[in-house]
Amino acid sequence: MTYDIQPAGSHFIDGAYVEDTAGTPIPVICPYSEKQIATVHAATPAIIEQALTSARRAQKDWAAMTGTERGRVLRRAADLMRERNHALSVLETHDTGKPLQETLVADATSGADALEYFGGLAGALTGEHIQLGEDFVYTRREPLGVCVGIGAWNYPTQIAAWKGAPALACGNAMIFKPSETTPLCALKVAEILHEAGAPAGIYNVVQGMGEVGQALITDPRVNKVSLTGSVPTGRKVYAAAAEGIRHVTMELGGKSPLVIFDDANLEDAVSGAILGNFYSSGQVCSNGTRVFVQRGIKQAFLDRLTERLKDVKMGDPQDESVNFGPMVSQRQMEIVQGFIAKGLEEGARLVAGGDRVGDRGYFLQPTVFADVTDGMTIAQDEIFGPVLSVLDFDEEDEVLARANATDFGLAAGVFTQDLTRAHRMVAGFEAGTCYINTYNLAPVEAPFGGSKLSGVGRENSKAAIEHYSQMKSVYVAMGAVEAPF
Ligand SMILES: NC(=O)C1=CN([C@@H]2O[C@H](COP(=O)(O)OP(=O)(O)OC[C@H]3O[C@@H](n4cnc5c(N)ncnc54)[C@H](O)[C@@H]3O)[C@@H](O)[C@H]2O)C=CC1
Repeated sequence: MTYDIQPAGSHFIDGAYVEDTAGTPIPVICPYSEKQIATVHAATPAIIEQALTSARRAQKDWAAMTGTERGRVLRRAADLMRERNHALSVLETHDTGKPLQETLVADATSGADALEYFGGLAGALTGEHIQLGEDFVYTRREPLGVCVGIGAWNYPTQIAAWKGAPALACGNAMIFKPSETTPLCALKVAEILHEAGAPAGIYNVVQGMGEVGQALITDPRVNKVSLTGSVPTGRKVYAAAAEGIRHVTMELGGKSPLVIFDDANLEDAVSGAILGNFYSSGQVCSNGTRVFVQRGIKQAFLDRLTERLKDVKMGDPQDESVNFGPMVSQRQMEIVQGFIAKGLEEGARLVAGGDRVGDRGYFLQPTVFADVTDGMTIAQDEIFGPVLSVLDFDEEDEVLARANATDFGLAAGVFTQDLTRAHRMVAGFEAGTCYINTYNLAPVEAPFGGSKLSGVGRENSKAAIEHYSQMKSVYVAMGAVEAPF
């Protein structure tokens, strides 16, 4: 099967596509052709109201089903997603510009993993029994209610599923607002869930910019918000959620360290640096963009890295042999070009790349800077593009302190053959996800999330259940009630 690029309606509400052309038009631009390939409209107040009303209504019945019944729907949706992986990947490649080679293995498949995993857990969600002499307490694990998910543009299918799967497993309804830059794929996730048997209204998708997100998260009928986005947006969304004391999960940005000791397997370390900087053209939140290389292997590392960059193949991202796509948008390309200029201006040594490629498609060369120092802008700010900075170091204590000298705390990695040093390093890293001798894997079975400014809460794994459900304690007295008078 193939999907039409232009969706049947901008929004998916109450089990069907809906449209309201009174909303601001949002052009969908293909990052390769730079052509407009579809148009959706931002949700109007009437659309937002429809989404909230239907989610609220649907949630009660969904929560009343058994976990096994809910899980069956999610697992069916996982199967449909895998069957349609190719069509979903083609669509996501149109939307994001990421090479089909990547979207085929890392987007809908990862979304399907989440649906399958949480589908399996749904029937196993329980409270506990606490005996207190003859009396006892039992706890009920209950859903939060209506959850709002707000997505970034780099993994639109995956994010829509990663938020939807645990929310639905716990008996919540979800209203998902994709990024206005990549609005297409979440609609397919909604369609698939509906086809798999999710009741109308349990997973709605509405389009729009920040205002639509704000309108959703400030509505008193909303109980939780989960955002994947930048730190500045996280601050606004967290503050708005605080007004109503709503539950939050914040998956925000990063500036993660990747530390390579001179005893590391060089080839693996270079592979880790490539995965942590150039996959998805560098548009990955957990990227290890500050690559600390111990002085003894610095030159060998740079030589091998630049050698391997010769295998980069840019071109039409729908061509499966292409392994490096354009940036998601002209704006993102210009932001990254600004950082490259800043790196040069502040004295970093350009070892590879640095330029735009061609005049069609938002392609930037994979870029490597050496001799980067801690204070440089490219070593401090999240770039969200294919820019790798190599920083030199000598000692373990020194590099750990420098690795942690950032307000972010999403991820961190270490390459070394010394087992005890690897574990010492990860114990010392101030980050939510750490890697030893690899980088950037995010299996659904493992918690994923940040510390410090990179966020609160965890996605995936059993940990996500705590963020989409709440415990009710029930005290049961077996004897007479004692009172002072
Ligand atoms: N920690 C994680 O899991 C991930 C984090 N990210 C982070 O996301 C950022 C890149 O994505 P962008 O889409 O550019 O982020 P962004 O912060 O500009 O937008 C994220 C989403 O928030 C919405 N939004 C913006 N203002 C809002 C407001 N006031 N109220 C409610 N919603 C609002 C946007 O419409 C969009 O859907 C990077 O900083 C990256 O590190 C990206 C992927 C994964």
